Amino acid sequence: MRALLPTTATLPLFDVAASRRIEARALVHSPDLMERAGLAVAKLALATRRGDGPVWVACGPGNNGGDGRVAARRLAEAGVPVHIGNEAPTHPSLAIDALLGLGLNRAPTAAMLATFAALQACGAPILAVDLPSGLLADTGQPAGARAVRADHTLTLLTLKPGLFTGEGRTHCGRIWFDDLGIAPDEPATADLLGPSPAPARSPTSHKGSHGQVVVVGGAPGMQGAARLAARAALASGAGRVYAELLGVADDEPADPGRPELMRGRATVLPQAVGVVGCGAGARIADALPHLLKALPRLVIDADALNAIAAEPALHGLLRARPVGSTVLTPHPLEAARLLGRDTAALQADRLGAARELADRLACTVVLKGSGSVIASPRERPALCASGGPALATAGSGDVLAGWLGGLWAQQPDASAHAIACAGVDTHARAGEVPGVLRAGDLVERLAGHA
Ligand SMILES: NC(=O)C1=CN([C@@H]2O[C@H](COP(=O)(O)OP(=O)(O)OC[C@H]3O[C@@H](n4cnc5c(N)ncnc54)[C@H](O)[C@@H]3O)[C@@H](O)[C@H]2O)[C@@H](O)CC1
Repeated sequence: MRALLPTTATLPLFDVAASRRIEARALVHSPDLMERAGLAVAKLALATRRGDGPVWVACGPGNNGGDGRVAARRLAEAGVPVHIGNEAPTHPSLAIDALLGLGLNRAPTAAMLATFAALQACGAPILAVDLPSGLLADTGQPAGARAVRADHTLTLLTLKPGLFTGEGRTHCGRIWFDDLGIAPDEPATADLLGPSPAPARSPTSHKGSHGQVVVVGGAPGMQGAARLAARAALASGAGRVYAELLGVADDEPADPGRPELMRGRATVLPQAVGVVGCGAGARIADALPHLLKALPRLVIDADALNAIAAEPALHGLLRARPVGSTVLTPHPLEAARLLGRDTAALQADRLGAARELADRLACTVVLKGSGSVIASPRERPALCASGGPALATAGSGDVLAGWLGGLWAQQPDASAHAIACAGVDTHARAGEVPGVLRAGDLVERLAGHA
């Protein structure tokens, strides 16, 4: 058993169907899985209980409840007072949520919701078995009005996507993992990203070795977005970074605070990676047909995504681009517009929505938000569990777009999917700070990672 985050390597995720297949095969030669599960829960309970009061174990009707009962027995054997039932004992030292796990298949009943509320109000830390009750393992969304908000979640046998995206992170608390001694024997449903190395720099390299980026955006009043993207591309180590600023006279500097940045035009930089849309306003719609046809690698963000959502003719141009040459970086509202649905419906299945959008537009899609999803046609999707609320700040998306463009400029042979996986995770880790982070400071933190 181990605490999972921050990840130190890429890890496999398995959805409910895959977890059930792995479990069924494992049970043939290891029929004692529930004993192992209950023992792991009891051990973590001993480490996380607060005080000497009884451990309350709330058990549901299926095997999740079975794990809870085994844990209760093990705790009692260790001399710990234990209370099994749907109502809290007096002054519990820990509450174990063993109500619903992988078998959750409908909105919780009123009685179940009442037990959730009692768990939440009992005053003890909550340890969820496998996943917080009421949370769907595939999507990270509550199946009904509420799901348990745990302080710790010990997930068993496999890691499930819903722990890491959507509402998963808010409900799981600290995530622990015990594989019960079983190695997964089928391909993962998705990858949970680990850290990525910075692009290699040869001792004999020069600025021409590290590629070019052109940021197209910065309409009147919105130059900051394009400048943040350009600064992030520069911080990544890109050799030359140009800004095509739609709202700034040609003889003005690209960024008075960053003299390394140059003015430039995408039309005369045919080898540059285009980072398109940051603060671009509506005018980007006119430039997009040319950019989509001319630039070999594109990261498309913000207003350019909205322009594509509004103009179906641009979808055809996107689909006509070579495989692996385009990254879209929508936040949920932008992705919802691109798919023609509302944000709540999109958030209900982030992994599914990102895959659908990637297939529809033949692009790599980075669906931003808690547990960013990276999906590409014919690639296994990835989830990013790094990052935190400090990234919920104006400009952090512009920084991501520029950072991806800068990484790609230095690694022209890398696929859009590989660049997105590497860049999203590094950007998220750089944003792991307590409190508030300004996007400009995020760029400086990223420069430390490059
Ligand atoms: N079988 C084994 O040996 C192992 C089982 N494991 C545990 O088993 C769990 C899966 O067990 P199950 O498949 O029995 O599923 P669960 O125990 O998660 O739930 C299934 C039961 O809950 C009911 N239910 C579903 N949704 C409900 C709702 N909204 N309100 C009220 N009742 C609801 C179902 O009718 C069924 O009776 C895993 O999450 C894990 O905790 C793991 O420990 C691995 C080993």
